[in-house]
Amino acid sequence: MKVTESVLDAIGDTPLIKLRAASQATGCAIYGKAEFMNPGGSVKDRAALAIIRDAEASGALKPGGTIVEGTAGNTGIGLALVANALGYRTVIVIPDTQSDEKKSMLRLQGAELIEVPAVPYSNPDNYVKYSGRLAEELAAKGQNAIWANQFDNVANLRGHEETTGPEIYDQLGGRIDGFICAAGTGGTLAGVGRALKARKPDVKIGLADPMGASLYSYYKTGELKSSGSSITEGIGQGRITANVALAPVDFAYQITDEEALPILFDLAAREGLLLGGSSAINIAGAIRLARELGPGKTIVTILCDSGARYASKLYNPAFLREKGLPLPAWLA
Ligand SMILES: Cc1ncc(COP(=O)(O)O)c(C=O)c1O
Repeated sequence: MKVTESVLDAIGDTPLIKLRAASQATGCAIYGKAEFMNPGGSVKDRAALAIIRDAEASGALKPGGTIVEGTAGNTGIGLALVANALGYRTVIVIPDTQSDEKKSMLRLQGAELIEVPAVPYSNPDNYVKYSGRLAEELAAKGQNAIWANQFDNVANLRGHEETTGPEIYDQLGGRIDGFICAAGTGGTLAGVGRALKARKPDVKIGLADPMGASLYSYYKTGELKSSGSSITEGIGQGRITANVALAPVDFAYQITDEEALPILFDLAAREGLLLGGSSAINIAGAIRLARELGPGKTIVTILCDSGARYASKLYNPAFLREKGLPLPAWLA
């Protein structure tokens, strides 16, 4: 194990874990990149670090400055972690539908938390637009404040293009046939997709889209249309963000919670992997891509964060019953 000078050097270099049941069911080798092992507990530590380093390099963020962001939680946790380590302040705007576990974590980290109603992007009070306005207001008052703007700031995808993607390629010695994940900002999908295609042009990149998101329809028909909903958090995009626009997508699949959740509960019970809901959509997508490409292939997806972050929702029988969703056998 490496010895590091700072927690920031502990971001990345995560293991690839073979997903046994998914691999056996498809005759492929399906691996999950264990991003829940990052210090802030999610894949978003990488984006947070990349965005802050980019803002420092451009001169936009000066010592002691404030980072403002609208986030479903994990990016905020990553930003607060990096900001605390480097002497910045964080102000996080979060939709009130996100899990209490993520909000508590942000408070523990000393981030200033502003909870807003979960309204669509078209509404001016949407958390993303709210955070952009707030950053502008603080800057207008002469405060040294920047907007991280993870959705349309391509420093996000560059972070994955420079770290996550090359790590996956090197860990497998180039023996990779497909990569798939869901999109929140699209940073992971675009960054990893670009890094892999640059190293191996025939690698196939897939999008796993939850219900309620519009990207599946976009890749299939060119139109942004959505139907249904999902209890997953941090994923499900309704517009072409600057990061999504650069994603080299070959295949797109629409995944329901009913399809994904049993896979998640089975992984917890039989493979010791307690994961969050976006990982479930990703793994269901990896199984679809494996079936598309045929047996003998190697497919990678992202294990974005831990189930511990959703004990009150995804692993709460009362919540699942209320939503009419399948329960894990050991909680039924
Ligand atoms: C739990 C979780 N999974 C997946 C994602 C999506 O990652 P990206 O923003 O790189 O598309 C996020 C983003 O916030 C997240 O919080």
